[in-house]
Amino acid sequence: MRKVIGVLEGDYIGPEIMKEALKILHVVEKRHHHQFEIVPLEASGKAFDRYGHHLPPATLAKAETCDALLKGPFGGPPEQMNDPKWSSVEREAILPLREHFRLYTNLRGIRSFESLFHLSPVKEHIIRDIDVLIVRELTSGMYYGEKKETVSGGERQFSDVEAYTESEIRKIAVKAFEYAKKRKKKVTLVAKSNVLKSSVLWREVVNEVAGFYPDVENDYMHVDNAAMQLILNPRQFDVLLTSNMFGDILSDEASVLPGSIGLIPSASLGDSSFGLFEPIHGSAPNIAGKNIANPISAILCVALMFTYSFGLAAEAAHIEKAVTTTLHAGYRTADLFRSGDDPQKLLGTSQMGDAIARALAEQQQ
Ligand SMILES: NC(=O)C1=CN([C@@H]2O[C@H](COP(=O)(O)OP(=O)(O)OC[C@H]3O[C@@H](n4cnc5c(N)ncnc54)[C@H](O)[C@@H]3O)[C@@H](O)[C@H]2O)C=CC1
Ligand SMILES: CC(C)CC(=O)C(=O)O
Ligand SMILES: [Mg+2]
Repeated sequence: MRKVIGVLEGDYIGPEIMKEALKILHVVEKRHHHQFEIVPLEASGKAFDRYGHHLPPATLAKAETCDALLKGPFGGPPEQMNDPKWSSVEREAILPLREHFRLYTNLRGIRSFESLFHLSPVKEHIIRDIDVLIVRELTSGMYYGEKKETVSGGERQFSDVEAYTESEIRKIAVKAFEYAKKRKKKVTLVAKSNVLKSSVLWREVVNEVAGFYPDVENDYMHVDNAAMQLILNPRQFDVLLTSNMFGDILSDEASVLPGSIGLIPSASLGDSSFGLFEPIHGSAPNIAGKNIANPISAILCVALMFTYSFGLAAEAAHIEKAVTTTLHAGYRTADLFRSGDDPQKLLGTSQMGDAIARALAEQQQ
């Protein structure tokens, strides 16, 4: 198979983890005789330094020629919110990129790894065998809603509007029910319909859509309760359907169940096979440049790209198995390392990439 893959390496730990994702991509390419053409795409911090623009038009034009995009996290240290290089990268690069390609479905799967049960802050009997798929609406809601800055009585008021249309909700609800149909057949809509009008619309439209899926259980939970239930009893969930912001928040929360946010990839999809694949976490400036970031989130993005954009299920399964085998053998990056673990098996970012590449190469054909 021949595919063109646009790579946006991202900021801070972005280049470090993306290098490992490409390492794994090339192992698969060689082993299965595929041809993956890599197109580097300039965006975010480095593009701002060079062009004064976080997402130059030339980057979007090149991205349009690709079959899929692999993206590292964009953004700077949260405390540098007044530096023009970092103050608007999310609004000028991440959100427009998702919107440009109409990637309204964001999939964030949370599964636990048996060899990491002990490092979750949540007890093993609670996290054993969790398999939650967060289906997050990605191109509307408060992140894209009207923003206003007004002054009244000498006091500033800033606002962000949470607005959804019926068709936006219907499209993502259909996706959630379709995924649930192939899984444990349960969709839990998470919203706040006891307070928010937009959530009332979510409930009404999701109930309509559910009528077309009699075999799928249609459940509802207020978001505050869902945040608690995710920790108390995550196994009750199959597909969690959420608005843009609630899915963003709940997925970071859910990442503590398997043990680290550095393990979780995501797929952003529209109505075609084109997709954007990026870790759920940010650019982690606090650990950048030290070769200690966990590259597994980025490596598993390659597996998601194979599954959702290229239809290469076997290749995806090989990558997932190589990650599991490597963790099972005791290898750890710093975020997964606890006292009592074998210090000989504490690996840097690139060494973890090497270990997974080795496990992949050693798998029986
Ligand atoms: N899709 C994207 O490009 C996203 C970008 N961001 C941006 O990233 C920047 C930093 O955001 P933060 O709020 O600090 O969140 P963050 O996700 O970058 O970091 C949160 C914590 O998780 C740790 N962490 C994250 N990824 C890790 C990995 N692979 N291995 C080990 N530890 C890891 C960090 O060290 C930190 O302690 C901000 O500018 C934010 O806007 C945040 C989320 C998504
Ligand atoms: C940085 C934001 C635009 C979104 C975010 O945190 C995410 O998609 O995980
Ligand atoms: Mg987030």
